Amino acid sequence: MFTSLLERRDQADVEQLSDEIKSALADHHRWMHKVSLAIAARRPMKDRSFIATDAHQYCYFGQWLRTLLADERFQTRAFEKIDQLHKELHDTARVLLLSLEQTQQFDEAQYDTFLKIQHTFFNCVLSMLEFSVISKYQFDPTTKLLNRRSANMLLAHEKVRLQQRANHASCCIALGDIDKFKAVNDTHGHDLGDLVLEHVACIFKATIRKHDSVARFGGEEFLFIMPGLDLTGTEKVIERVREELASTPYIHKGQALTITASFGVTQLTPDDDIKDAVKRADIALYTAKDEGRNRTVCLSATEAH
Ligand SMILES: Nc1nc2c(ncn2[C@@H]2O[C@H](COP(=O)(O)OP(=O)(O)OP(=O)(O)O)[C@@H](O)[C@H]2O)c(=O)[nH]1
Repeated sequence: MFTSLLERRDQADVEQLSDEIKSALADHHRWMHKVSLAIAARRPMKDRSFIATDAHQYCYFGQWLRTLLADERFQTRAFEKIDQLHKELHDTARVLLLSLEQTQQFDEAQYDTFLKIQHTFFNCVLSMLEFSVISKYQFDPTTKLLNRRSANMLLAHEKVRLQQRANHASCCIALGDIDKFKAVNDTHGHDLGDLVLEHVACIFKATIRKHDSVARFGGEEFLFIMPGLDLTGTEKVIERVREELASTPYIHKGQALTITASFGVTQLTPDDDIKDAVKRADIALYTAKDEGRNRTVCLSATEAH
């Protein structure tokens, strides 16, 4: 049900998500415990919030889920399904508890439905937990961008899409590398170097289009994946990224540090070995470095052959 954050190609702050899921689930287990005891003992619930029409909104899990769903990064079908199951679970519990209270009758079929919903709900929350744990390993901790492994997965995914759509699809990639980054580290220290990496990542992410992705591919190297764009279109976007970086200095102790980067652009073709496409982008990047840095060089798949 949950695949990964890669689908949205966005860095989500999932660091706390697993802990939050565990405490919300523990709270729901306590709720389940009380409901089960009341049913087994055939006695009315003292806490009337259990049988309120909107009981699902009163419980801790429901309140937590509502906060989560207010964040658009989590407005996916999978999270909405949990919301729906959670409501069904409370609604079924309410019917059971009310029927016990009013008629002292135990409805076995209704109880069976309740247990089934509880089972599905629990499994979905477990998937959400698994998703949150996996998601932690998709991002680079310094820049919060997708990491190299995620970038390779995305490339493989784009290649399959290209193969499926035959003539109508295109996808380009670009490798970007910060210019003279060693000098930044040597002059200002490694910690400042890390802050510059964050600054660069932030500008890259803010400047690309919604459907593009950028990953930290290596030390001071970044990979852009631009589905639906040809070489000329990609060059335009990357030039915008390059100019934005060059014109947005990093401010350190009141001093403006101008950071630039060089870029190599190429297409990803359906027949490409992904490593070959990245290598082509790397060749273009090193041409950009040779030609004086702070520039973009394109190398098409046909030119490279
Ligand atoms: N602060 C910091 N530095 C890093 C990190 N990863 C790689 N580097 C540094 O990035 C620098 C890369 O230097 P070089 O490969 O010589 O390239 P450059 O100085 O950027 O020069 P050009 O690429 O030729 O413009 C090295 O000093 C690495 O130590 C990191 O995570 N944090």
